[in-house]
Amino acid sequence: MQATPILPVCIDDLEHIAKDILPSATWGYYTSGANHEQTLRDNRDAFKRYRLRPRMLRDVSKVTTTTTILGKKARSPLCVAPCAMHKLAHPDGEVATSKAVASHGSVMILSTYSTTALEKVIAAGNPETQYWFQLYVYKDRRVSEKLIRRAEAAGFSALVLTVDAPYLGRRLLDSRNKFSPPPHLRLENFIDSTTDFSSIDSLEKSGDETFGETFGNRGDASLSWEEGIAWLRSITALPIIVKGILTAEDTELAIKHGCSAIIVSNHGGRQLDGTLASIDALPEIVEAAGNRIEVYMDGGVRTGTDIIKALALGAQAVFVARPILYGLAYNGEDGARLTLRLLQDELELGMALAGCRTIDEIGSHLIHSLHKQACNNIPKPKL
Ligand SMILES: Cc1cc2nc3c(=O)[nH]c(=O)nc-3n(C[C@H](O)[C@H](O)[C@H](O)COP(=O)(O)O)c2cc1C
Ligand SMILES: CC(C)CC(=O)C(=O)O
Repeated sequence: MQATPILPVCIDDLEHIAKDILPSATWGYYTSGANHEQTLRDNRDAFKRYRLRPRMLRDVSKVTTTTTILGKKARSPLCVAPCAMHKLAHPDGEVATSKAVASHGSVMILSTYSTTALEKVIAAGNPETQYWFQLYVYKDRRVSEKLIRRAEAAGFSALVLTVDAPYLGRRLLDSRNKFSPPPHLRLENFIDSTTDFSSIDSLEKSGDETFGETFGNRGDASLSWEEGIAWLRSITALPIIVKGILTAEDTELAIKHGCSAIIVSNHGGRQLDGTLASIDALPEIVEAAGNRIEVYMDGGVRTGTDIIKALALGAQAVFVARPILYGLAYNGEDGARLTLRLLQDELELGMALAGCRTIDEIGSHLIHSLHKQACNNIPKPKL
C-alpha cells in the first residue's frame, strides 16, 4: 500500500490524499466511470501515447500563458469543468472553487447540480474570470428556462449544454454503493423552483428511484440539434457551447446550428463506455472545426504536459474536473488553489522546457504520436 504523501506536489498526490479523506461512497461517485471504465482509463492512458518534441535554445527566460477564451482575455488556458456537488468534498463547496478560479484567472463552468446557488458562486468571483453555466434540459422546459434567466441575471456569460447525457451512464460502483447524496446537502439551484422539482431539490430520491433514474426521469432525452438548439436560441442571447462532442459530424452540426464553441469530452468516462479518449478525438474535431469555432477539451488532464499536448493538438482551452474535487477534499479553497497552481506551474515549466514562450508557440510540431491513425489527423503546425 502506498503511504499518504505529507506535502502534495502533484495531482496524483492530491488524489491519494482525497481517497483517504472522503467517505468511500463519495470517493466512488467522484472517481468512477461507466460500465467497465475503459474510457475512464483511456482518457489518462491516451495522453501517454503522445510524446513531446521539444525545441532548444529559444530564450525561454520569459514564459506567459495569457490567451483568449471565447474572445475574452484569460491568464491561463487551464479552466474548471462542471462538476456536481462540490460540497461532498468540502463544506465550502462551489464558493471555494469559485474563489480559487478567480485567483487563477480563467473560466469556471458551474454545474446545474451545484450544491451552492449560482448567484452565490459568481458573487464569490471577480470580473476578470468568466463564469459559464452548465445546463441540462428537462422535460419540463420551464425549469431549464428559469435556470437560464437566473444565470443571465447573475452575470454568467455563456451556457454550456451537456449533450452526452440524455440518460445517466451506468456507474457500477454507485449501484454497488447505493450512492445517494447525504440529505443535509441541497441542490440549491432548484430550491425556489416553482415547478415539480421538489424531490431533486432536497436530493431525496422519490420512492425506490436510483440516483440515475431520478436524473433520467427528469431530463429531456428527446432533445435534438434542430429542435433543442433552436429552442435555446429562441429564449437566450447567451453564447451556447456544446459539451460532449466526439465526432467531426457533430462538430459540423454544432457550427450549422450556431453554437459558439465545442467541448470535446466523454464526460470523464462516466457516460458511454468505449468511446475514444478525449485527447484522441480532439484532432478530428479540430480539423472539422477549421478555425470556424473554438474547440476545448476535458478528460484525463492531470499534468502540465497533458495541457501542452491538448493545446498542441488544437484545443484553445483545457478543463479539469476531478483534480479540483481532490483539491477541495484536501483543503477547501486553498486545496482548489493548489490544484490549479500545481498544474499551472507544470504548464509553465513544461512550456519553457519545450521551447515555447507563449501559448501561440504551442503547435503540432511538438507532438510525436505513437499511433499512426492520430498522426494523419494532426493539424498543421502553428509556427
Ligand atoms: C463527480 C463528477 C460530477 C460531474 N458532474 C457533471 C455535471 O454536473 N455536468 C457536466 O456536464 N459534467 C459533469 N461531469 C463531467 C465533467 O464536467 C468532465 O467532463 C469530466 O469529468 C472531465 O474529466 P476529468 O474528471 O478527468 O477531468 C462530472 C464529473 C465528475 C467526476
Ligand atoms: C448529478 C449528475 C447528473 C451529474 C453528472 O453529470 C455526473 O455525475 O456525471
